[in-house]
Amino acid sequence: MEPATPMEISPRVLPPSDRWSPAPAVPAPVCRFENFLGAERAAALLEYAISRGEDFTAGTVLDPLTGQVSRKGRDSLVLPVTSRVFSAHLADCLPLVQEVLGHRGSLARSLTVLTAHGEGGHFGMHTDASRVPDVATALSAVYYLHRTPRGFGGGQLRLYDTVVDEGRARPGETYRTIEPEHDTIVFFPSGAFHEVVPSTCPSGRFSDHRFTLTTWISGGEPAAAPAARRSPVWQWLADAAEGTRPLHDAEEDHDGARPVALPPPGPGTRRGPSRT
Ligand SMILES: O=C(O)CCC(=O)C(=O)O
Ligand SMILES: [Fe+2]
Repeated sequence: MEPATPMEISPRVLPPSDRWSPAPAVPAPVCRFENFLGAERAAALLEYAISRGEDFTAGTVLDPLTGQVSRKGRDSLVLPVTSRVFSAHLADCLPLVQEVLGHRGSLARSLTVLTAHGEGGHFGMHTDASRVPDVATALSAVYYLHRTPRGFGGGQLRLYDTVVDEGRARPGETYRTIEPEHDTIVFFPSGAFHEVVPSTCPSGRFSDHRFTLTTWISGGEPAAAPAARRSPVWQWLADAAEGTRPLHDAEEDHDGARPVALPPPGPGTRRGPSRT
């Protein structure tokens, strides 16, 4: 059969306009790994989280304007932790993650908490500006853990798009959904607006909660990644997140997490496909 000749769509059907809306909704860059720690380590970490059930406390949020710490918009349990092995594994993955996310600049330190979400657990739309010295250059990483079969419902992570409208960036209403699957991790810019939708936990047992090891990774100094070196998407995210930056420097993390230095990438460092 002869291929059809393309027909011009008449301007009577599709008239030109001088008022096109040039406001794209730009997805936040994200990098996801499956089997991040491997079955044995993931199972051990899950058992550890469950065994510390009594030590979790209610997670908090920080009001950027007043500096007030509260539980507004959040129902999560948190437990600050550190792990040299987890940090070293993160550090080995960062060169590849930075390539995928289009992140430039050095990353030097991280803060980590274990979290648990049960019946009604949620975390309203926010950026992670209160966790890092410079939200424009920091990365957030969320590693998920749960029992099999999964004892909770819901609890998806929504990563909101950024709308660029008349030269201004703002969080959009559209989003990508990340399923909190056991032994997976997602990395995304800390300035990206995100939300944990409500979870259910029919058994009510702590062991059936949705667990995470959540880490915020930042550069040594805000000046380490000057704005001029940022990719446009990172710049738009930074602009949209500006109003969420705390006005006052906090002495300590509002959930009690402590910064630790990231080790330099080791021999296990992952990189993208080589361009030879
Ligand atoms: O648990 C998640 O999926 C995300 C958690 C989060 O956004 C946070 O702790 O800041
Ligand atoms: Fe967050």
